[in-house]
Amino acid sequence: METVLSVQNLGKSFKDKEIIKHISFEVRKGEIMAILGPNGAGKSTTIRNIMGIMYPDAGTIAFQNHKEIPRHKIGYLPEERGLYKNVKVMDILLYLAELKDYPLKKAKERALTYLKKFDLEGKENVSVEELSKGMGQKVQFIASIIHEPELLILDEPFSGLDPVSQELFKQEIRNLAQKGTAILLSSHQMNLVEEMADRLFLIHRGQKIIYGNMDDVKTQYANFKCTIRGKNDRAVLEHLPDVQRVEQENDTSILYLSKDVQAASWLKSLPDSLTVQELSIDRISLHEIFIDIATDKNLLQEEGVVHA
Ligand SMILES: Nc1ncnc2c1ncn2[C@@H]1O[C@H](COP(=O)(O)OP(=O)(O)OP(=O)(O)O)[C@@H](O)[C@H]1O
Repeated sequence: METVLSVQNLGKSFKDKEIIKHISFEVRKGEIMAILGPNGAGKSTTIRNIMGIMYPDAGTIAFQNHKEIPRHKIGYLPEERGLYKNVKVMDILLYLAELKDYPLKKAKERALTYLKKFDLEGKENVSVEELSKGMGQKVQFIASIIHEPELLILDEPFSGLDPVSQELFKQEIRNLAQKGTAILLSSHQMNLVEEMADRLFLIHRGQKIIYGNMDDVKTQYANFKCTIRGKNDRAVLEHLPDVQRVEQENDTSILYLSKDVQAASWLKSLPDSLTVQELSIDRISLHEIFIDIATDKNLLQEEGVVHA
């Protein structure tokens, strides 16, 4: 698939502190690429460099067929929400479309279509300050796509949305990708990322930890875990074959198993002496992979990094 945005070896320091280093990834036409990482990992710094809001100390940011950052081809929903307060909804949408050199008539048609889609029909002459937080966020989302961008950057688009609005956003983001928009999505909602993203880039302390297809990442990192309810000695569990780590709370133990374990044969290897009231075996979720990294439990080793 065509590459729309290519980030190579990006580096940025504030004073003497290196905030991001050697960041390289691509965003391709029609895909949803997630950029993930704990608070302070460097996601927004990466995005701000792509947007030209700040300048990198090292590396390159290249857009397909453009020498400079083509602002009118990019849509951006920043993490900081806020539109001019004392302006009518339609006026702000048309003003922002005009800033991107987008034809006014088309912008108006698109604005009305999207307002309807996002349950804001009839709100075009309402002042922005009269909107609820979620409504304001919908208007800001519409503003980021009104000019049909080739690349759409969404920084925490789901935060503060009710489940119905979240669903609307999800559907629209998917629609846009299907129509060919390249989407860079930053979100802390791992379940949504797991559901929506084609590929992901996971950053921690300004550096790459994982970069690859969602399916490959899951195959490579989503090892099995076995949850046993029943009173058992931690040391006994830790010495069972292929157990990497044990977490215990009250009478429930979670055994994190090593990669490539065959679930059925591993279960057969359990000793009769174990106390088992209940037992389940599942793959760990992206959420748990993320927590492992963010809390430095370090199940992921550098040599295991997946490449796109
Ligand atoms: N203008 C700035 N001056 C100094 N330090 C900064 C500046 N902007 C960001 N930082 C630092 O850079 C690091 C990365 O911040 P960044 O906002 O990129 O993280 P993030 O991954 O987007 O986090 P979050 O999930 O909390 O939004 C943090 O340690 C932050 O304190």
